[in-house]
Amino acid sequence: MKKEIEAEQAYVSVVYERFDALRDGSYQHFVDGIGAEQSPTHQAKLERDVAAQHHSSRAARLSAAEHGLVLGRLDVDDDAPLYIGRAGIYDEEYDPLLVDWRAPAAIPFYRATPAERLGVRRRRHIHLKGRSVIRLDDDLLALDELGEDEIKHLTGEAALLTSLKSARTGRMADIVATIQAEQDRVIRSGSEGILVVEGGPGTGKTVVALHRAAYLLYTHRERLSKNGVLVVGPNATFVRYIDQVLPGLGETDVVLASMGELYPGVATSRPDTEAAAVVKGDLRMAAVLEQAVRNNERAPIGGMKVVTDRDTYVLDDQTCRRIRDEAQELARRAQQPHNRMRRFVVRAVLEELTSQALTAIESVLDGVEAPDENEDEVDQELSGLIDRDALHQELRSSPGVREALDVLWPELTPEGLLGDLLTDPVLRADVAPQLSVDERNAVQRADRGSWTVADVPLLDEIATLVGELDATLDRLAGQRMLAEMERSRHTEEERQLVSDAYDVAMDMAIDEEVAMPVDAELVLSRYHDTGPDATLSQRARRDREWRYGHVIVDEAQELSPMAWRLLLRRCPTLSMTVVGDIAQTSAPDGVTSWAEVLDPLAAGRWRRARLTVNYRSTEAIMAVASDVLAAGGSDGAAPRAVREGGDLPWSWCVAPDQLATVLPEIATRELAALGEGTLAFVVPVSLLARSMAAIKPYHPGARGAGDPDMLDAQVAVLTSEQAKGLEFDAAIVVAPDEIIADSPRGYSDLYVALTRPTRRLGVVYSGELPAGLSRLDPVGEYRPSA
Ligand SMILES: Nc1ncnc2c1ncn2[C@@H]1O[C@H](COP(=O)(O)OP(=O)(O)OP(=O)(O)O)[C@@H](O)[C@H]1O
Repeated sequence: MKKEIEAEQAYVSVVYERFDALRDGSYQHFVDGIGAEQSPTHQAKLERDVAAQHHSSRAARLSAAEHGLVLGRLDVDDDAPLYIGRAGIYDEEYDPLLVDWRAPAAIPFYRATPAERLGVRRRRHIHLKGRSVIRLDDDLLALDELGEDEIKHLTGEAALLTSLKSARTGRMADIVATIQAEQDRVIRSGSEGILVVEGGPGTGKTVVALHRAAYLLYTHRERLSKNGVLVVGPNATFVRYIDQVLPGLGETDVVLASMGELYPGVATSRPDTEAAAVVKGDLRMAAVLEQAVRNNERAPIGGMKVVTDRDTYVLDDQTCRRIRDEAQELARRAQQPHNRMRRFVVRAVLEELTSQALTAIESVLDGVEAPDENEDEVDQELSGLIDRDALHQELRSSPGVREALDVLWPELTPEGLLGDLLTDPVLRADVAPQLSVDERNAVQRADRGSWTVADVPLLDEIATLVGELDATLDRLAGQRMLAEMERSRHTEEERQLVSDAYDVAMDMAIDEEVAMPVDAELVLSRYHDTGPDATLSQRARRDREWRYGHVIVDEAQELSPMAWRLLLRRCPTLSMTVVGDIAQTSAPDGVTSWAEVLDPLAAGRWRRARLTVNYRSTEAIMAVASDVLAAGGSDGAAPRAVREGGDLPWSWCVAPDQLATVLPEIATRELAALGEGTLAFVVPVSLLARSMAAIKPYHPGARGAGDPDMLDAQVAVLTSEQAKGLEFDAAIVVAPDEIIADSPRGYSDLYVALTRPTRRLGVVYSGELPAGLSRLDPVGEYRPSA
């Protein structure tokens, strides 16, 4: 083996040498690009910027691949061996030294098995430390050379098991070295339509979805690097948990966000009651919001008076109705949002008032007798008086006319309208007759101050119905933006460009009553095409109307129907990967059937794939989880664990008042048993504060879900909902009976809690153990020491 390692080392060294040369070359191109003399023409400048950008992203992608660059080697039947790596590397003659793991030629590295070996004789995993080869793991696939036992092997089993047994760091790592065949099929599945990836806990749904993003960006770079990929996770902690994976694979044209972050400019700091969240997520809210907007398109009964300095006019109810109906009909036909139609209403009202003013002037003129000698002069004066345009202008700037317009067709902001709806029960009764009184009451709040996660899809829905922000807000945003630019490091030329765009927008806003938001970075990025100041993900993140090339949704079983509508708006092409497990649904309005959610939204355009093997937990842990799944009445089975055996999961019965106080001692013992790794206490909501208070004095590094350092802590204290999607080396589930009792989907929450650990599982309870946990070992070693 020593000789083999030496031979592989020689190859790996050649690959690294070439890698260094390419990366340095790309970097140099980039430096040359930005350092080039200022070009006189815009075109040349644009080309230079694009080239510099290209070289800079290539250099960044190569740098990300440096660690563990070479993944392995394939020996095939009739050809030279093929080396697979994190990036494609060619020698000077353009012959491949290393094939990118995402290239079609790399497929057999992940899919070949002894039963279907795809021309592969041997697959070799090459383990590197720095740039040195430290170990080789071989799978011999040629059947005539293998025994029956080996034929059943998983792909790259030795490498896989080494990877699975390693202690967790608190951050998800990539799995390019050990992707399994069923996972590889999901990763490389075509980009069109919605792909639903189902699978039990620990089957790699999240990690596979992220590798799929990397694969799609590699395969469709041209298209996706313009629009980017959006990855949506259930909460900010989860997003932090996965945020290293794609940059680690060299992919940065990706926006990672939780649902609460998908409406730019709004932070979701407020909690919702369960009942409120259910109502807000209900599909009926789409019609309620639509009605709330229509409520602001008015034709007052009895018409209205418009008082100006010149005169008092009357818009009778027939005129008001005609203007409103025409505006609504036009909006429907031209698919225009509410605020866009204000200019139509402004024009119609001004036409009407101008006609009334002219009629009034003409009736005055009819009675005027001009003295003969001044006839011409007086005629001129009078014709000046009836200048239609001047009258128009005069009426437009009259406060009385503006007030009337604000009654007939006010400009709306999503925040204003939703604030009204949530704080005003009378308004709700008016626009939401389809909701029951209890449902309408459930969403009532006293103030408008802040927003909840369930408000985000509603704000977004309203934003679609009303269109851009009104001119006043734009003016403020524009001023803020200009001030910001003054402080930032933009060149004089760039500042001028944005300032010009801002002026044009303001002129249009004043002339046409059209709202025109100006985003400095957008203006500059159009100018530069790919400005170095704003990356694609920065620009996409702050643009509500950004349309992504592909959207990945994790823990998708938790999404409400209104949240689905928001996500589909972000990706009208429906190129999406949706990852979830219905057995883990805890949200009361979450998914219970994919068909029920997706058929109404994308009939015939979605398909399923299933992952069946658990890579996270040991066989012993999954046996307990399986029993609980059955006890909770689920017809599905828990996935089979790839890691055989494992420490016996234990239970410990304590007095009710000891449920929190025994935790510090358990933490000490579990950490000792782990040696290295992370520990989580998964507790019912009612015990969260008490558990943390009990543990902290003994383990000051312990952290809760709200703490940004939680993922790096050795001990975490969480609820089942907060733990969803995360994993730890050991998990202690506290008071399982309360976890079950806390929610209508309590057994799903317990299932989630039990499937978090990789190595060790314990349950602390008082009274009776709930059904499904009888397999646990009631161990004596956890008796209190005092
Ligand atoms: N092929 C693989 N090689 C190495 N590790 C893997 C492989 N597949 C999955 N894993 C590991 O298994 C663990 C579980 O993966 P992941 O979190 O993606 O599962 P999941 O299906 O999303 O789970 P959950 O439903 O509980 O959120 C992770 O640590 C992941 O890195």
